[in-house]
Amino acid sequence: MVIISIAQLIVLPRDSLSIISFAVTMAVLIALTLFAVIEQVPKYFLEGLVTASKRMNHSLLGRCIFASVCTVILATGNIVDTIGCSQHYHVHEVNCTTELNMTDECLYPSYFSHMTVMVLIASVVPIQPLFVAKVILPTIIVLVGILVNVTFLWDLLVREDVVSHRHCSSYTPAIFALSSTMILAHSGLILLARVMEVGSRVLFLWKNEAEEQRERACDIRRKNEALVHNILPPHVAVHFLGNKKRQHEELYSQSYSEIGVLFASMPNFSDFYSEESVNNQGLECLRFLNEVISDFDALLELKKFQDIIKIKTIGSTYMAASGLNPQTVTKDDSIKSRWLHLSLLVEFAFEMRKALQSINEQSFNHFVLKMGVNHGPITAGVIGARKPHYDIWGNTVNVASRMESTGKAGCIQVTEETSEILKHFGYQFEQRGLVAVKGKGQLMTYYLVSKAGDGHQQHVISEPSAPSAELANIAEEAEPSDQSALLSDEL
Ligand SMILES: Nc1ncnc2c1ncn2[C@@H]1O[C@H](COP(=O)(O)OP(=O)(O)OP(=O)(O)O)[C@@H](O)[C@H]1O
Repeated sequence: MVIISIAQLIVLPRDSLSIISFAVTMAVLIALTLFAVIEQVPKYFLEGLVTASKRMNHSLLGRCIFASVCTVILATGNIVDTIGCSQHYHVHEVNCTTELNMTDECLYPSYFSHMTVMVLIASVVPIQPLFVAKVILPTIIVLVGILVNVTFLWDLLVREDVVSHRHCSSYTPAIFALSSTMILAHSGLILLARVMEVGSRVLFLWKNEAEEQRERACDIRRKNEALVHNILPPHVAVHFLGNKKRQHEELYSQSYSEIGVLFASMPNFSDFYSEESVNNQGLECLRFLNEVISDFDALLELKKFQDIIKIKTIGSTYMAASGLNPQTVTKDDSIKSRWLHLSLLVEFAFEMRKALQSINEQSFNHFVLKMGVNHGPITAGVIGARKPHYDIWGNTVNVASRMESTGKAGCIQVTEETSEILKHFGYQFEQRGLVAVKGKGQLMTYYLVSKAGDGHQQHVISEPSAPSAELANIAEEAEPSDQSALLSDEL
């Protein structure tokens, strides 16, 4: 706009038509440019204008119309200036000796053809308009330019020829030279527009493909993260996903001093499981077990059980632990806050029993849970490069497992130390007696009976107990060392 303004000031006659044409063209172009950029500074403009600007900038047709209107305004301004300029020249005889009369206005009529070429460039360069618009509009501009030259500027161009080629040697008349310039510029620019359009289409396709690939990669990453979060506890998953410098074979392990461990099994499930055609070669039994375990898993989704972590299932045995999340370690040293997670683990055990009870009611089964809980130090770690598995090890885990295996169907068996801690939370126990635990000798154990102050007392032992045949099975399943303890207890 600045260049056009300077050129107009130097070349054009300063009459009212030129000034009005210049002012109107400039005002409209400035208004259109402003309209196009309103979207970038929305707070200074009316909402309707901002919306219209957005709509235009984001639609191909809108951008095409915008660029075409700008081109038409520039071309029209140029034609008006050309006609206005031609009015200032009074035809008189010109020959090789004609001197340039500086009082004449419109001394450089070829300027308008050069200006037409500038308008052509302006109409072709923007990437946005459609190729068709880039061809049709410039063609019309060139045809009109040639027509105006022939109709209004013929004499003026002849005079310019004579004045600039004083010796009258052979030369190409300006009218032809300028028309050829316009046609050649037009052809070259159309070729350039075509190349640019093909380039921008290829770029667009590449951009789309890159975007699709990026989305696919994000999707795969999201799925991988969800998988890792499903396989590993949240704090371990964060460690693996966040630690990019981690060596592939680096072992993750963590020692804990105060952890609760729960084993819960369905002792009569092995009787129920059979591979016969009536239950689709055992598939129905597995479907049932899957339903039970999924219901137990669903309990862990509850907010109050968010610090309980499922370790694994071993057959029909469900293994869980509490106090593993380092973020929930409390600074309060009281027993109640240190072992809150252990009481939640017991709450979880009760909820598991309720869940199984409700499945029993729906499926007319009589499954019961045999559970064991223990607390103490453990070591946790992730084992394996493929199918990595988070597990916990230590004496605490072994004893918790023994509490379950030597326990009674429908009961939660705990060690004496665990019962001492849980008493702080209002749980009441019934002494079971000494139980022989491999590697530990005779351990005094307790059955959890109820929780004091609970609206509905949870009488653990009064839950549906296993039939005597089941107890015999359980006794058979237990290790020899456990069997003596179990049978003496039953007697
Ligand atoms: N991380 C664990 N996951 C599952 N079960 C475990 C885990 N750690 C220990 N156990 C179980 O605890 C029980 C007691 O383990 P312990 O090391 O005392 O004896 P063991 O000699 O390994 O057992 P067994 O006599 O049954 O072979 C075992 O039955 C074992 O399966």
